[in-house]
Amino acid sequence: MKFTKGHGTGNDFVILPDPDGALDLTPELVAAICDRRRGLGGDGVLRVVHAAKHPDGAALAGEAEWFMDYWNSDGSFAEMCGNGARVFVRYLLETGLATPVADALPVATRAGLVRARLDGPDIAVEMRRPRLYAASTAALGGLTLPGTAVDVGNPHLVCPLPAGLELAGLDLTRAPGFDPALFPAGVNVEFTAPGEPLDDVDGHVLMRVYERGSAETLSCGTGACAVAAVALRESTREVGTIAVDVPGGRLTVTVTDDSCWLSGPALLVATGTLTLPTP
Ligand SMILES: N[C@@H](CCC[C@H](N)C(=O)O)C(=O)O
Repeated sequence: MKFTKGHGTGNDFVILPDPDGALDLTPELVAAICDRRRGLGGDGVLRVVHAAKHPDGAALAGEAEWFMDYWNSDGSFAEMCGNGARVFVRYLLETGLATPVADALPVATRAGLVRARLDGPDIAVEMRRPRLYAASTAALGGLTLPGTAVDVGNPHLVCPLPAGLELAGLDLTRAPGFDPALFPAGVNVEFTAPGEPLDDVDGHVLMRVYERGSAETLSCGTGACAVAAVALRESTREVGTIAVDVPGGRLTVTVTDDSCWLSGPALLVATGTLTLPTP
């Protein structure tokens, strides 16, 4: 089977073209492909399938030709992946499966339709406006850190670090604890600290993330959107642009009255033939 490897600010994906939805993709197979020693390695898998040919995409087939079938590296599904969507669109454009359009390119996802456009050398996707809906806490290394629950299509818990704690000092080799009653399907946990003031944006935040289903990653696009929405609320703004620095680079998030644009680099780095590993 042909594959392409790509990443957005270090959040890396194995892209599997499967236009007719013929591939029997199982959680075990996804986990084997994403294994960094025995497989190709990746934070997740992006299957490229005609929306009409996938049960989760069919309802949007009239609006988008392609469905992003996103899987986490442990073989679980997620509703949405912001960096994945940007890399998915890069793949569609570079392979000629879609052409750059003046208007935004629609892509079907489990969280509904997203729209993408070129942003200079980068790719930007428009997703739903993050919804801040509860106060909660994350448990990490004996600490209980207050945070805000945010829905970006998938669940997030954004925890600004108190003074005296440094992002670099956090041990994210283990999953942070969270309230399973508030997050029955698990949650992505972002830890943040203020960044230096920057020109041309309304705020600058540093972030590390522990992703549901993929452990610590170098970047999380939906996580950056959640972090930006919390940063805007803390500065008593409803809308604005926030630069979010992740270990893998910089994402720029613009929250508007009714949506959220996520922009940053999205690159394809390899293509090849995958001998499907036996789990
Ligand atoms: N890295 C992604 C988010 C992937 C899904 C997440 N792990 C979940 O289970 O919700 C992004 O860029 O948004």
